[in-house]
Amino acid sequence: MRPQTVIFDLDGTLVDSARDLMGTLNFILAREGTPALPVEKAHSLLGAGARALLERGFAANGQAVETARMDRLYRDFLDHYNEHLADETVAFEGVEPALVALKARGLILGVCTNKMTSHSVRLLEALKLSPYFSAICGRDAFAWFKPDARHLTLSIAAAGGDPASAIMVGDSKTDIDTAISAGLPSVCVDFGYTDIPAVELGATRVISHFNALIPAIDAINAQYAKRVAAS
Ligand SMILES: O=C(O)COP(=O)(O)O
Ligand SMILES: [Mg+2]
Repeated sequence: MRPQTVIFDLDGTLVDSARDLMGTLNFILAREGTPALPVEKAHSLLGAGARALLERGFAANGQAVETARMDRLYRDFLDHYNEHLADETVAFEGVEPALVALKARGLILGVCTNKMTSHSVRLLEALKLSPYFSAICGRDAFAWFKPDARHLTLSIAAAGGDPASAIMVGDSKTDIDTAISAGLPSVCVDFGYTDIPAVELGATRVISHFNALIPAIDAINAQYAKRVAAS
């Protein structure tokens, strides 16, 4: 039996990246003569990747952007963000000790994010967290991305894990819907980027700090073991 795999979302789960993402959004908005948005807006704008962030950013200012212009703005967004992705972004409190403890238990860890893979790798390298992960799979890693379950199942496979016992850890409806459609249990952090309260997303467990992650995983394993035993 392969070791259990834990797959993490990135923005709003492992890292507090709202300032740098909103900073790049505001750089593009300002350049296009559109008002800036406060960083608090990140909760309703993030979670579906950079293109959705841009579209939602313009929509929040009552503007629809036609496809060709959006294609250009999206490229500019990615270029600008590439230079600023670790300016103010930090790991949430307790992330590294939790990763150390999970690795000490022999678990396989991976990342499944709607951020671009290159940005995700560079950010995790800048924060010195990349060595913990066997795979870092962004929106462009496969032909499908969250909430499509295949983004998650292919990330588990890329990490060398077994989907039968894997767990997803995320912060948004996108993550929990992905886990549900992959038939996997999930842990939702309640400090990420979502307008919908974490407890309403349908996750198996909700945590408010990374020091609660291992107890949550233990509880999920006990619950699932009971299910298996009862069937
Ligand atoms: O930043 C986003 O919009 C998505 O990124 P996430 O999938 O890591 O949350
Ligand atoms: Mg997220």
